[in-house]
Amino acid sequence: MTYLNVSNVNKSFGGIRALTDCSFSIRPMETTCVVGPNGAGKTSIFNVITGFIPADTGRIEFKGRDITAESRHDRVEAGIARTFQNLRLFETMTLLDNVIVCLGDNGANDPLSAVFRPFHTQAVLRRKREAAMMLLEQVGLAHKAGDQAANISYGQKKLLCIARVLATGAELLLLDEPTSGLAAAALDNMVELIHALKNQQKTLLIVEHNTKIVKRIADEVLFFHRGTLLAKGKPDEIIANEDLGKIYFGSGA
Ligand SMILES: Nc1ncnc2c1ncn2[C@@H]1O[C@H](COP(=O)(O)OP(=O)(O)OP(=O)(O)O)[C@@H](O)[C@H]1O
Repeated sequence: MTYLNVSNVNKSFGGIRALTDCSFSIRPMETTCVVGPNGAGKTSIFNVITGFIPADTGRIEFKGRDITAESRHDRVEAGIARTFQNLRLFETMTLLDNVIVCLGDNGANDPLSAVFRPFHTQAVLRRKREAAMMLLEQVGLAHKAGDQAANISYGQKKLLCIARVLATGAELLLLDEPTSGLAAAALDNMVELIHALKNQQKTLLIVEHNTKIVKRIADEVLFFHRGTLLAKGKPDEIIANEDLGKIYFGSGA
């Protein structure tokens, strides 16, 4: 059984073809990087896999289950979660609360439960706080748990996004440009975290622009251009390919 299988996906926005007949599969517990120039379709393929936009045609299967028509919520329940290029944090909430809202519900937020089963509700909330703290520790942000998200650095915000995606319990994580905009130290920190996630048997699909980072993290690379999957292979092969290099770095069509 294929882990994630994308078959013949097409997506247009009016006259713009964002994805043309895209087919690929990814293996479990590997890190697959999605690369390609601006407008290649990288975010669109993330959106289609996670249910943020419907494909016009084609099929997405996750662990043998056809999820093509499933809601975003059902896909998260199935084990697929994502981060966004523009982060989408709750800026006025604490880091802890940003993570807690991504944890499963267990009925603790139900007002009837709170009235009729207050001890149960308190116990669930305590467990959620503990779980969220563990995730913040994992990404190196436990010391900031009570700070407002608006008041942490950009690099820390990117780490918080990872804690939030982990809070969903998903096994397949789609990270949209986790290293972009990071200074050297924060970038190394993120690469270490990505390696740690792989060691925890997470499967990672990552949009990454920096070819040096791709070499450090990827088991496999998908190269997109103008909505088409142009090449798939090991990072060294893809990065050393002169034709792809010309497309990527601008001297080719
Ligand atoms: N919601 C939308 N409405 C209209 N066009 C869109 C929409 N989303 C994407 N597109 C178009 O589809 C194409 C692929 O866009 P996409 O964002 O997937 O590319 P990308 O590879 O992620 O680019 P970048 O590296 O710049 O983020 C582009 O031409 C883009 O303008």
